[in-house]
Amino acid sequence: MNVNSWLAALEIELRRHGIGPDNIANVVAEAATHLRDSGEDPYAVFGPAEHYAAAVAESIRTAPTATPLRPGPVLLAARGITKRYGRRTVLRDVDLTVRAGQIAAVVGANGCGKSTLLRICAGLDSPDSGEVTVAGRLGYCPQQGGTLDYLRADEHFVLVGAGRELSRARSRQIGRTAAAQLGWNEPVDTVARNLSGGTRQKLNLTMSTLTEPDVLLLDEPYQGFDRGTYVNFWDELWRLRDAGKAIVVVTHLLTQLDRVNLVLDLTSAPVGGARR
Ligand SMILES: Nc1ncnc2c1ncn2[C@@H]1O[C@H](COP(=O)(O)OP(=O)(O)OP(=O)(O)O)[C@@H](O)[C@H]1O
Repeated sequence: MNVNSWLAALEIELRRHGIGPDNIANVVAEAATHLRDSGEDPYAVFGPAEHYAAAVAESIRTAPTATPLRPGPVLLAARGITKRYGRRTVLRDVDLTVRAGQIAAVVGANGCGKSTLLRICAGLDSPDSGEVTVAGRLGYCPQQGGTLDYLRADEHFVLVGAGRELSRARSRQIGRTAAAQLGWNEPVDTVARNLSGGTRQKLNLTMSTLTEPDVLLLDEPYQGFDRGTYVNFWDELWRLRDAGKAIVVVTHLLTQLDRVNLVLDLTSAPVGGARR
Protein backbone atom coordinates (compact mmCIF):
# COMPACT_ATOMS: atom_id res chain seq x y z
CA MET A 1 0.00 0.00 0.00
CA ASN A 2 1.16 3.53 -0.76
CA VAL A 3 2.87 5.03 2.28
CA ASN A 4 1.57 8.56 1.80
CA SER A 5 -2.05 7.47 1.46
CA TRP A 6 -1.71 5.27 4.53
CA LEU A 7 -0.21 8.16 6.55
CA ALA A 8 -2.94 10.53 5.33
CA ALA A 9 -5.58 8.00 6.39
CA LEU A 10 -3.86 7.65 9.77
CA GLU A 11 -3.97 11.40 10.31
CA ILE A 12 -7.68 11.56 9.50
CA GLU A 13 -8.45 8.65 11.82
CA LEU A 14 -6.42 10.14 14.69
CA ARG A 15 -8.33 13.40 14.30
CA ARG A 16 -11.58 11.44 14.35
CA HIS A 17 -10.54 9.97 17.70
CA GLY A 18 -10.08 13.48 19.10
CA ILE A 19 -6.29 13.23 19.43
CA GLY A 20 -4.60 16.63 19.81
CA PRO A 21 -2.62 18.15 16.92
CA ASP A 22 0.78 17.75 18.63
CA ASN A 23 0.18 14.09 19.31
CA ILE A 24 -1.09 13.55 15.76
CA ALA A 25 2.01 15.20 14.32
CA ASN A 26 4.26 13.05 16.52
CA VAL A 27 2.50 9.77 15.78
CA VAL A 28 2.43 10.40 12.02
CA ALA A 29 6.07 11.54 12.01
CA GLU A 30 7.10 8.46 13.96
CA ALA A 31 5.23 6.10 11.62
CA ALA A 32 6.70 7.91 8.60
CA THR A 33 10.24 7.58 10.01
CA HIS A 34 9.74 3.92 10.72
CA LEU A 35 8.34 3.21 7.24
CA ARG A 36 11.08 5.20 5.55
CA ASP A 37 13.85 3.46 7.52
CA SER A 38 12.43 -0.05 7.16
CA GLY A 39 11.04 0.23 3.62
CA GLU A 40 8.17 -1.96 4.77
CA ASP A 41 4.57 -1.88 3.67
CA PRO A 42 2.49 0.19 6.15
CA TYR A 43 -0.39 -2.26 6.04
CA ALA A 44 1.93 -5.16 6.86
CA VAL A 45 3.58 -3.30 9.76
CA PHE A 46 0.74 -1.34 11.34
CA GLY A 47 -2.38 -2.89 9.80
CA PRO A 48 -5.29 -0.75 8.59
CA ALA A 49 -4.84 2.94 9.49
CA GLU A 50 -8.15 2.97 11.38
CA HIS A 51 -7.06 0.07 13.60
CA TYR A 52 -3.68 1.62 14.32
CA ALA A 53 -5.30 4.98 15.12
CA ALA A 54 -7.73 3.25 17.50
CA ALA A 55 -4.80 1.53 19.24
CA VAL A 56 -2.89 4.80 19.55
CA ALA A 57 -5.97 6.55 20.94
CA GLU A 58 -6.44 3.77 23.45
CA SER A 59 -2.78 3.89 24.41
CA ILE A 60 -2.89 7.65 24.98
CA ARG A 61 -6.04 7.35 27.09
CA THR A 62 -4.64 4.57 29.27
CA ALA A 63 -1.02 5.69 29.48
CA PRO A 64 0.19 5.33 33.01
CA THR A 65 2.06 8.36 34.21
CA ALA A 66 5.63 7.72 35.13
CA THR A 67 5.99 6.66 38.71
CA PRO A 68 7.11 9.48 40.95
CA LEU A 69 10.84 9.54 41.26
CA ARG A 70 11.95 7.02 43.80
CA PRO A 71 15.54 8.02 43.83
CA GLY A 72 17.54 4.83 43.99
CA PRO A 73 21.30 4.94 43.67
CA VAL A 74 22.79 6.40 40.51
CA LEU A 75 23.54 3.47 38.19
CA LEU A 76 24.57 5.43 35.10
CA ALA A 77 26.33 8.78 35.10
CA ALA A 78 27.60 10.37 31.90
CA ARG A 79 29.26 13.69 32.57
CA GLY A 80 30.43 16.37 30.18
CA ILE A 81 30.39 14.07 27.16
CA THR A 82 31.82 15.70 24.04
CA LYS A 83 32.32 13.77 20.82
CA ARG A 84 33.69 14.99 17.51
CA TYR A 85 33.87 13.24 14.18
CA GLY A 86 36.44 15.17 12.19
CA ARG A 87 35.50 18.81 12.48
CA ARG A 88 31.95 18.09 13.45
CA THR A 89 31.01 18.19 17.13
CA VAL A 90 28.17 15.71 17.52
CA LEU A 91 27.85 15.85 21.30
CA ARG A 92 28.91 18.82 23.37
CA ASP A 93 29.17 18.65 27.13
CA VAL A 94 26.21 16.28 27.55
CA ASP A 95 25.22 15.04 30.99
CA LEU A 96 22.91 12.12 31.72
CA THR A 97 22.29 10.64 35.15
CA VAL A 98 19.94 7.68 35.58
CA ARG A 99 19.08 6.14 38.92
CA ALA A 100 17.77 2.71 39.80
CA GLY A 101 14.06 2.59 39.00
CA GLN A 102 14.16 5.23 36.27
CA ILE A 103 13.64 5.23 32.52
CA ALA A 104 15.36 8.01 30.58
CA ALA A 105 14.34 8.77 27.00
CA VAL A 106 16.95 10.19 24.63
CA VAL A 107 15.22 12.09 21.86
CA GLY A 108 16.17 14.44 19.06
CA ALA A 109 16.35 14.87 15.32
CA ASN A 110 18.04 12.37 13.02
CA GLY A 111 21.79 12.65 13.30
CA CYS A 112 21.86 14.64 16.56
CA GLY A 113 23.99 12.01 18.29
CA LYS A 114 21.57 9.70 20.15
CA SER A 115 23.22 6.46 19.02
CA THR A 116 26.66 7.97 19.55
CA LEU A 117 25.77 8.80 23.16
CA LEU A 118 24.48 5.28 23.76
CA ARG A 119 27.58 3.70 22.25
CA ILE A 120 29.72 5.87 24.50
CA CYS A 121 27.65 4.87 27.53
CA ALA A 122 28.05 1.22 26.47
CA GLY A 123 31.82 1.64 26.30
CA LEU A 124 31.87 0.87 22.56
CA ASP A 125 33.06 4.33 21.58
CA SER A 126 35.24 6.84 23.42
CA PRO A 127 34.29 10.45 24.07
CA ASP A 128 36.77 13.21 23.28
CA SER A 129 36.12 14.46 26.77
CA GLY A 130 33.88 13.53 29.66
CA GLU A 131 33.40 10.27 31.48
CA VAL A 132 30.83 7.54 31.99
CA THR A 133 30.36 5.57 35.18
CA VAL A 134 28.21 2.46 35.31
CA ALA A 135 27.34 0.65 38.52
CA GLY A 136 26.64 -3.02 37.96
CA ARG A 137 26.06 -5.04 34.80
CA LEU A 138 25.30 -3.38 31.49
CA GLY A 139 22.99 -4.50 28.67
CA TYR A 140 22.98 -2.82 25.26
CA CYS A 141 20.60 -3.23 22.34
CA PRO A 142 22.00 -1.53 19.22
CA GLN A 143 19.84 0.14 16.61
CA GLN A 144 21.23 -2.15 13.93
CA GLY A 145 23.41 -5.22 13.81
CA GLY A 146 24.13 -7.11 16.99
CA THR A 147 23.13 -10.50 15.61
CA LEU A 148 25.30 -13.08 13.86
CA ASP A 149 23.92 -14.12 10.49
CA TYR A 150 24.58 -17.84 10.67
CA LEU A 151 23.68 -18.51 14.30
CA ARG A 152 20.23 -19.55 15.47
CA ALA A 153 18.50 -17.65 18.26
CA ASP A 154 19.32 -20.33 20.83
CA GLU A 155 22.98 -20.12 19.86
CA HIS A 156 22.89 -16.36 20.44
CA PHE A 157 21.38 -16.95 23.89
CA VAL A 158 24.10 -19.47 24.78
CA LEU A 159 26.83 -17.13 23.58
CA VAL A 160 25.56 -14.21 25.66
CA GLY A 161 24.82 -16.44 28.68
CA ALA A 162 28.38 -17.79 28.59
CA GLY A 163 29.60 -14.28 29.38
CA ARG A 164 27.81 -14.61 32.69
CA GLU A 165 28.80 -18.23 33.16
CA LEU A 166 25.25 -19.46 32.68
CA SER A 167 24.86 -23.05 31.56
CA ARG A 168 23.74 -23.62 27.97
CA ALA A 169 20.38 -24.93 29.15
CA ARG A 170 19.80 -21.99 31.49
CA SER A 171 20.75 -19.48 28.78
CA ARG A 172 18.33 -21.08 26.36
CA GLN A 173 15.59 -21.11 28.97
CA ILE A 174 16.01 -17.44 29.92
CA GLY A 175 16.31 -16.41 26.28
CA ARG A 176 13.19 -18.31 25.21
CA THR A 177 11.19 -16.92 28.13
CA ALA A 178 12.22 -13.34 27.30
CA ALA A 179 11.45 -13.94 23.61
CA ALA A 180 8.00 -15.27 24.50
CA GLN A 181 7.30 -12.06 26.43
CA LEU A 182 7.73 -10.27 23.11
CA GLY A 183 5.31 -12.68 21.46
CA TRP A 184 8.10 -14.70 19.81
CA ASN A 185 7.34 -18.23 20.82
CA GLU A 186 9.50 -20.41 18.61
CA PRO A 187 12.94 -18.84 18.43
CA VAL A 188 14.65 -22.09 17.56
CA ASP A 189 15.62 -23.19 14.08
CA THR A 190 15.97 -20.13 11.92
CA VAL A 191 19.39 -18.55 11.50
CA ALA A 192 19.48 -14.81 12.19
CA ARG A 193 19.98 -13.77 8.57
CA ASN A 194 16.63 -15.38 7.66
CA LEU A 195 14.66 -13.66 10.41
CA SER A 196 12.46 -10.66 9.57
CA GLY A 197 13.77 -7.25 10.64
CA GLY A 198 11.31 -7.01 13.54
CA THR A 199 12.17 -10.52 14.74
CA ARG A 200 15.89 -9.78 14.57
CA GLN A 201 15.21 -6.79 16.80
CA LYS A 202 13.39 -9.11 19.22
CA LEU A 203 16.52 -11.26 19.26
CA ASN A 204 18.68 -8.21 19.92
CA LEU A 205 16.42 -7.03 22.71
CA THR A 206 16.27 -10.48 24.25
CA MET A 207 20.06 -10.70 24.26
CA SER A 208 20.38 -7.32 25.92
CA THR A 209 18.20 -8.40 28.84
CA LEU A 210 19.46 -11.98 29.08
CA THR A 211 22.18 -11.30 31.62
CA GLU A 212 19.79 -9.36 33.85
CA PRO A 213 21.65 -6.06 33.52
CA ASP A 214 21.38 -3.30 36.10
CA VAL A 215 21.71 -0.66 33.37
CA LEU A 216 19.92 -1.25 30.08
CA LEU A 217 20.69 0.85 27.00
CA LEU A 218 18.17 0.48 24.19
CA ASP A 219 18.70 2.20 20.85
CA GLU A 220 15.30 2.36 19.12
CA PRO A 221 14.75 -1.27 20.03
CA TYR A 222 11.18 -1.48 18.75
CA GLN A 223 11.88 -0.89 15.06
CA GLY A 224 9.79 -3.29 13.02
CA PHE A 225 7.71 -4.44 15.99
CA ASP A 226 4.05 -5.00 15.33
CA ARG A 227 1.57 -3.32 17.62
CA GLY A 228 1.15 -6.22 20.05
CA THR A 229 4.90 -6.59 20.48
CA TYR A 230 5.24 -2.87 20.96
CA VAL A 231 2.74 -2.91 23.83
CA ASN A 232 4.54 -5.90 25.38
CA PHE A 233 7.82 -4.07 25.01
CA TRP A 234 6.66 -1.11 27.12
CA ASP A 235 5.10 -3.44 29.69
CA GLU A 236 8.45 -5.19 29.96
CA LEU A 237 10.32 -1.88 30.31
CA TRP A 238 8.08 -0.80 33.17
CA ARG A 239 8.53 -4.17 34.85
CA LEU A 240 12.31 -3.81 34.63
CA ARG A 241 12.15 -0.24 35.89
CA ASP A 242 10.00 -1.29 38.82
CA ALA A 243 12.55 -4.02 39.54
CA GLY A 244 15.12 -1.25 40.07
CA LYS A 245 16.90 -1.18 36.73
CA ALA A 246 18.17 2.03 35.15
CA ILE A 247 17.00 2.18 31.54
CA VAL A 248 17.91 4.50 28.69
CA VAL A 249 15.80 4.28 25.56
CA VAL A 250 16.36 6.18 22.34
CA THR A 251 12.98 6.97 20.89
CA HIS A 252 11.26 9.07 18.25
CA LEU A 253 7.93 8.26 19.84
CA LEU A 254 7.19 11.48 21.63
CA THR A 255 3.79 10.16 22.62
CA GLN A 256 5.61 7.88 25.04
CA LEU A 257 7.43 10.59 26.91
CA ASP A 258 4.85 10.77 29.67
CA ARG A 259 5.78 7.17 30.42
CA VAL A 260 9.39 7.87 31.28
CA ASN A 261 11.06 9.63 34.17
CA LEU A 262 13.64 11.73 32.34
CA VAL A 263 13.95 13.17 28.86
CA LEU A 264 17.25 14.19 27.31
CA ASP A 265 16.63 16.15 24.11
CA LEU A 266 19.83 16.30 22.10
CA THR A 267 18.32 18.53 19.41
CA SER A 268 18.36 21.59 21.59
CA ALA A 269 22.10 21.54 22.26
CA PRO A 270 23.20 25.14 22.03
CA VAL A 271 26.57 25.76 20.50
CA GLY A 272 29.09 26.32 23.25
CA GLY A 273 27.92 23.63 25.61
CA ALA A 274 24.88 22.77 27.64
CA ARG A 275 24.23 20.96 30.88
CA ARG A 276 21.24 18.71 30.81
N1 LIG B 1 31.95 6.56 13.04
C1 LIG B 1 31.51 7.73 12.57
N2 LIG B 1 32.31 8.50 11.80
C2 LIG B 1 31.90 9.70 11.35
N3 LIG B 1 30.70 10.24 11.60
C3 LIG B 1 29.84 9.50 12.35
C4 LIG B 1 30.21 8.22 12.88
N4 LIG B 1 29.17 7.75 13.60
C5 LIG B 1 28.20 8.69 13.52
N5 LIG B 1 28.61 9.74 12.78
C6 LIG B 1 27.86 10.94 12.50
O1 LIG B 1 27.51 11.52 13.75
C7 LIG B 1 26.19 12.07 13.68
C8 LIG B 1 25.35 11.47 14.78
O2 LIG B 1 25.09 10.10 14.46
P1 LIG B 1 24.13 9.22 15.37
O3 LIG B 1 23.98 7.90 14.70
O4 LIG B 1 24.62 9.24 16.76
O5 LIG B 1 22.77 10.05 15.29
P2 LIG B 1 21.29 9.67 15.79
O6 LIG B 1 20.78 10.85 16.55
O7 LIG B 1 21.32 8.37 16.51
O8 LIG B 1 20.53 9.55 14.41
P3 LIG B 1 19.18 8.73 14.01
O9 LIG B 1 18.01 9.40 14.68
O10 LIG B 1 19.12 8.90 12.52
O11 LIG B 1 19.37 7.30 14.43
C9 LIG B 1 25.68 11.79 12.28
O12 LIG B 1 25.88 12.93 11.50
C10 LIG B 1 26.54 10.67 11.81
O13 LIG B 1 26.69 10.69 10.41
